[in-house]
Amino acid sequence: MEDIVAMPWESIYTALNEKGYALLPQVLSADECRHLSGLYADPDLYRNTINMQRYRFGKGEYKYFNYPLPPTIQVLREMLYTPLAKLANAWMQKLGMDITYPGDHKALVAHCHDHDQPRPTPLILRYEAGGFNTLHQDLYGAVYFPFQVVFVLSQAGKDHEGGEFVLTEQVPRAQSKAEVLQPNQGDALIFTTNFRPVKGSRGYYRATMKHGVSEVKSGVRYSLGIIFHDAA
Ligand SMILES: O=C(O)CCC(=O)C(=O)O
Ligand SMILES: [Fe+2]
Repeated sequence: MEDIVAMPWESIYTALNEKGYALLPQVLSADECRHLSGLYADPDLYRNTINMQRYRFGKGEYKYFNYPLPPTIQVLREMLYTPLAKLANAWMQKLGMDITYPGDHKALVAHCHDHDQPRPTPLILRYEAGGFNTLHQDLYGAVYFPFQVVFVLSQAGKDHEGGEFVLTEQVPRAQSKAEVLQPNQGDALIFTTNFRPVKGSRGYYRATMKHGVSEVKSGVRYSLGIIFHDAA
């Protein structure tokens, strides 16, 4: 795993401010990605398995980890949180929202647990050919953190074709704009969970963002989602 603290956070903040997402190349090695996608088969690690078709979330399957999280995921969740909390607080301030996120992740988890959100949210997703993930937001209760991170654990063009990451942004009184991204294996894609602040003539307003995955055309695509708030 690359040193998260040493990442170019100022330019990451700029990307998040301007686009609502930032791509950090090569945070995990191919070996680390293979190890993590290999965890998919271990039934002891998960609290819940979701068949996406059953809920009409798309087509594919995902599993929510139980506590304790696998060490790599626990470390990534804690290390990515702290620099993002700084920007989260700046966003809440811009939007005039009375929310302050604590500087360390343990305190956010404690806050979630105090608000009846005790269940861990990191997950691994698996899509075969024909699989997809409909546009959605990962809000699991009143307490939410405005950023989340996804790692595509497979290599596009080799392990799978298609399966692009899709982000949409909807500003008030307009239709949605889409961005289509195809991260490489091991890249970290940071994006906003709910909305991002956009500067208007009378201060900042909220642009709602959703994400999903386009249809996987062949092969198998695994991804790891790191959501910082816990679930009800
Ligand atoms: O498979 C993906 O890239 C998207 C996963 C997802 O929706 C998430 O991590 O929240
Ligand atoms: Fe999601």
